[in-house]
Amino acid sequence: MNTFGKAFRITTFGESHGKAIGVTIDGCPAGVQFDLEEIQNELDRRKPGQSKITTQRKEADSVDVLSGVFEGVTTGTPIGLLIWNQDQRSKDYSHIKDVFRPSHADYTYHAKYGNRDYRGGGRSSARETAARVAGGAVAKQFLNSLGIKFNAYVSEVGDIKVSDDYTTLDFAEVEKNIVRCPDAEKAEAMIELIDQVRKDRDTIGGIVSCVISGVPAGLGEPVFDRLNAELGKAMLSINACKGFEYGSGFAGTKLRGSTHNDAFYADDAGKIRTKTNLSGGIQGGISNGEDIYFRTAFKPVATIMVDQDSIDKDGNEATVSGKGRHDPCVVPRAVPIVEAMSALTIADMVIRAKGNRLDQILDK
Ligand SMILES: Cc1cc2nc3c(=O)[nH]c(=O)nc-3n(C[C@H](O)[C@H](O)[C@H](O)COP(=O)(O)O)c2cc1C
Ligand SMILES: C=C(O[C@@H]1CC(C(=O)O)=C[C@@H](OP(=O)(O)O)[C@H]1O)C(=O)O
Repeated sequence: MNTFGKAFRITTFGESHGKAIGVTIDGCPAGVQFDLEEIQNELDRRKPGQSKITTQRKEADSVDVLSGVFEGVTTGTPIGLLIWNQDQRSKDYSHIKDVFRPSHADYTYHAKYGNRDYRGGGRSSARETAARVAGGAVAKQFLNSLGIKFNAYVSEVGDIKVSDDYTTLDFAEVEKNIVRCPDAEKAEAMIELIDQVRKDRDTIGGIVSCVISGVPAGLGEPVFDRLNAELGKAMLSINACKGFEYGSGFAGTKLRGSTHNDAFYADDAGKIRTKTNLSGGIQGGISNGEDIYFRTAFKPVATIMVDQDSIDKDGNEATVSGKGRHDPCVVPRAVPIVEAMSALTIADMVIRAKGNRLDQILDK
């Protein structure tokens, strides 16, 4: 399937070296303010060629609105957004036409379909995530009007990490450095490390953390479509994402219930709150009104510029080395993608809970 979401749905199309990529958004309520500049801003945060620590493919990722918007607001009909590919360099991939890059999607795509658009990884390229970011930017505009905010940031690259306590971090710092880390000193060290790894013709992994604030209590289902499960699927659907944990996550297994439980209290306005938030804002698959926070692990990029053992499609031994322009580390560009997939997940859950009439959603 090329579709994500049940009630607020996106369908993406296009290949990395094809003519264009794009997204159709179905289920967005009518009457949502549509700020094209803000959508472009999100795409600019993701686009390739943005700094010395990303792939050097130069794409403007300038977005065309094809449908679903009139006089600055959504009309409730499918929203079509299109981005033309402009800087494909397909000759960088001629040598892997019949050979599989270790740990990219080449072999598995071939095993499933029996053919593949090997140019730039085709449909398996993270270029597709531009379409998700465009769709996610619309979801964000809808959710911002409900007071829901998304803050993703790079929390680890290699062994360099920021504080685990996100309340001590300054999210305003994130867009001030090219790695998108809220700690300016750690950001410097991360940039230096990624640059060194790049010079070594190698790649490195990292972690993107995310905080979603302003989510009302009551989103999510008690079984299967638990909000945590929907978020997990959204994150694990991003290229190169290897892990997802929310709230106390794996570290929580080391605690006893007596320290892990989030005690309840009523705040001055009578709202039910918890004193701690090891649950990460979700209990029993349903949001409890506290911040939702989670971490996503990204592997080192598969295409490295050194010889590696491989096999060709006929089973013969082969040697393969990457060519062309690749990310030495995906996390700086994964930040807006994590936010986009979060926004799409929450938008879907809001509409599933409250219907898609904006006046009714705002009243409830
Ligand atoms: C923002 C972003 C940029 C990426 N850039 C590259 C890249 O330049 N070269 C590459 O080989 N993989 C890159 N990847 C990862 C591949 O797309 C991914 O490894 C591939 O689709 C195989 O999927 P898997 O790693 O999830 O198994 C990138 C991923 C993301 C999220
Ligand atoms: C083009 C983008 O990133 C690409 C993601 C990618 C991959 O294998 O995922 C491989 C590279 O493709 P190409 O060789 O065509 O430059 C990256 O540049 C993008 O994110 O827009």
